[in-house]
Amino acid sequence: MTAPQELPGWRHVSSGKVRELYVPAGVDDVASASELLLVASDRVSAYDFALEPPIPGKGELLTRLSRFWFDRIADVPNHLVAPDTDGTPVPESVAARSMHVLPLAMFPVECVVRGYLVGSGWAEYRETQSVCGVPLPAGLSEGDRLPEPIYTPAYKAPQGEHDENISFEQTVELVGRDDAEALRERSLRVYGEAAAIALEHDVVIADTKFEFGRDTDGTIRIADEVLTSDSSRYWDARSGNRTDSFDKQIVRDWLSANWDRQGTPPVLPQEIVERTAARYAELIERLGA
Ligand SMILES: Nc1ncnc(-c2cnn(Cc3cccc(F)c3)c2)c1Cl
Repeated sequence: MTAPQELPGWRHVSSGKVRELYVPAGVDDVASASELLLVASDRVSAYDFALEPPIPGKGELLTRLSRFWFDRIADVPNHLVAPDTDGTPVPESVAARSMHVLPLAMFPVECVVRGYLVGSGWAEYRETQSVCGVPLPAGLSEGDRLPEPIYTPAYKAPQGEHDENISFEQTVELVGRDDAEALRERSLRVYGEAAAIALEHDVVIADTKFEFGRDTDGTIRIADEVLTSDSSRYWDARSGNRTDSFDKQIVRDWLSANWDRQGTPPVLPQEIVERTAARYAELIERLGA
């Protein structure tokens, strides 16, 4: 992977698979920063690999998705720095694909909400007729909408490791009962509101993963990326293959036909890159984001 971009006024401190985290130059680390910059790259990841080449425009389109949802989640404060705040200027070169945010004391909980039975949830349901310990009615099929969205938190593993599903009671042990209930209530409410808005545009948000943190005043804020197609499963309700990923299915289908899952994935052909970029643009256009 290429070295993270140097940004005037900022110092790179952390890389995700497809994102970079910066603190103002001269600041030691996230804990002592008064502002952060989250920069979304154009990289796309699949099967835990950052694929090559990048998808032109992906970083900007996913940043627009987060901003679109932050604007519509009025009843939960978020981590965005107000635009008029004077802080470290955001370099023009990354402004459209970055978020200027408040540093929060992040909860070590991945707040996963599932509205549909798919992926690891479907496999577990077939064995136990439950998902992450939440009992479900019999007779559900893969891709079915659940009677009610369920909260299935995970313990936030160190960078690069897989998160570990935990019960709600285990989140109580991690963060205390009041905060555990606050995270669950906000996660279910925000998912419910966003999933309903998306459905009005024939877009299904099958599941999502929120992160929350507490600011210096003690306010719980929704943080990180929110309801992007990297942190959520987005489906096209108008598509015949309903549970296909809105934006990643083209890449997944090409990889399964051209890669045996041994070693690193092959470079994506230009036609796949172009079709995928068009799907990201279509998702934004469909939602009106
Ligand atoms: N508002 C916040 N306050 C404190 N910490 C974070 C925070 C830390 N890590 N991550 C995830 C991540 C890792 C690598 C690159 C990325 F762009 C993002 C988010 C945030 Cl968003």
